[in-house]
Amino acid sequence: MSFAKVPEYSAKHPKPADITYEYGTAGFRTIGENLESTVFRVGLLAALRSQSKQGKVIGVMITASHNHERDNGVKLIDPLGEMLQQSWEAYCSKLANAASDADVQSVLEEVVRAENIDTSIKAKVAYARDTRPSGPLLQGALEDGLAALDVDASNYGIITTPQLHYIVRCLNTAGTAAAYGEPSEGGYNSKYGKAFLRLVEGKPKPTTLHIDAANGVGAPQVRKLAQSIDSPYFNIEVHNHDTETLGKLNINCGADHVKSNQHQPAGVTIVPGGRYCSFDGDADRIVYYYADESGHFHLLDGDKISTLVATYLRDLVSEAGITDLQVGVVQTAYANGSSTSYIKDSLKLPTVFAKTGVKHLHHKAEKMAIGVYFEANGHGTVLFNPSAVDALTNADPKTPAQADAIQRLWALRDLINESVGDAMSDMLLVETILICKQWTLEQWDMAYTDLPSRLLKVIVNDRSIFQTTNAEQTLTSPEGLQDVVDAIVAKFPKGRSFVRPSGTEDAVRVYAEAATRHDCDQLAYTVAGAVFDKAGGRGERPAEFL
Ligand SMILES: CC(=O)N[C@H]1[C@@H](OP(=O)(O)O)O[C@H](CO)[C@@H](O)[C@@H]1O
Ligand SMILES: [Mg+2]
Repeated sequence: MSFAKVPEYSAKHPKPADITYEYGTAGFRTIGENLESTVFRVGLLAALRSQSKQGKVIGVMITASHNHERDNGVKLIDPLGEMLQQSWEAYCSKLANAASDADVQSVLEEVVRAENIDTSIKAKVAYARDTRPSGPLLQGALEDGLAALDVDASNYGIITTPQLHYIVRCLNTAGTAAAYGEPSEGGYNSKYGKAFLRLVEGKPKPTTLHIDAANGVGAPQVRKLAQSIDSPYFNIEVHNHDTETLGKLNINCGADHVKSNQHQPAGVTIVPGGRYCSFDGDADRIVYYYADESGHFHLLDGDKISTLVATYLRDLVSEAGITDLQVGVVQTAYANGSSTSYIKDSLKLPTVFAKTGVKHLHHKAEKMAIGVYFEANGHGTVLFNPSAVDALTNADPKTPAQADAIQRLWALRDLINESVGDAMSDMLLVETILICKQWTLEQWDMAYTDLPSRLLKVIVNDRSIFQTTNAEQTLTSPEGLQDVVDAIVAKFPKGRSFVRPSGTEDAVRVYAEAATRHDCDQLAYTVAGAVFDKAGGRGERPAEFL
């Protein structure tokens, strides 16, 4: 491969002089039209990443998930469908910020040297995008990047983020013992649909599941999944499915909106007894919810999903008679305190905290035999470590019940998208457990009661001055601010609050929980006010409850 064509193509996608890009929690993310040069350059880097992996297929997804429709983003997917190895993030940022076309070329050369890349290897990239209006422009820029380096590129069209992760893993494992499935949309639907039916067939059928698809790519895709499953066990009604009309994506709907506001989305009428869930804009997050008899809204978020799944897996492992197979749970500091206590004290399962962002949770879950990880916002999955696969392979069932439990564990593994958190696969997993237990959403919700919580954003002059430690729960900078937060928290029974800079938005996040709704709000706004006053707040001071 030569870089000869790079300057010519690069000149078509000049970098805006006044913007600095950073590969953050979920790749690059900003106003879509400002991302053209970045996406072009991500194409170049994807080629080098593929070569550094001896020609394995690398994924490139163009999406800004739950963010505003005018935003867009791009991220790289590593060969097994996992997020890009962290050490490469710095290359991404450096390349995105290279000022001139010549600088682009020198950063590429620097990466080749640093990683000792054999550039004669044919690079392979699989890419896709969501439904955003800036998608076609950015896809064009990506294709130029891939053409500049003669990459063997495949376009998978408009699909969900987890579908592309799945496809990348399938492509790279084809023909091996770890073959993951058919690398296509149809292969995805068939793999997960079949595993689901294997687990539920013969049980009583559930009522309709109402899905809020956030007017995003999850809408057409979940309909295709339902067509493929074609069974009363998966009887769905899709709401907020308008991907054509501008201005609707994620607006007053979707998993992020429902979780942040703790109320139902627009476009869905919820009635007691009904079953509801919301995807986010690229369908990698899911939350469930219902209304009780008196019409009150109740959210079943990522923590509730994680505890449901961990309990089910723990019980199956025990029914299978496998004694040395441990289920563990990974959470972030945003997990509701009640869920953490429940996992430790009632389920008696090990639990650890990771930093925000699924890549951090994923890595911690890999270290567990069966690692269940979810962010509170509904993004997560389950990983079966090779030791778990060995334990299942070598299991020696003594009774038909044990043999059945082992078969169910294998089927569950097929139902779960281990490459990344996936709204559709997670939905089938939750549906499976509810069908098997014959539980309503209200019964599922009874395991523990959430502490009231509140998540706020404070806009500051420079969020880079915020630095944290202790899985992001303690500020090390600005100096003295953590002491102020601690002093405020100490005044509230069961109070907990922490402050960290967002990795996806130009804001600082304040999380708080406490014994009552009133205390929780008071705590959140007092901490947010302190952040605003002591660390360069901009705009209006957060003061709702003061
Ligand atoms: C509190 C919160 O929900 N943070 C989200 C958000 O990250 P921030 O770094 O907080 O902006 O977006 C990430 C990407 O989608 C997601 O992984 C994470 O959980
Ligand atoms: Mg998402």
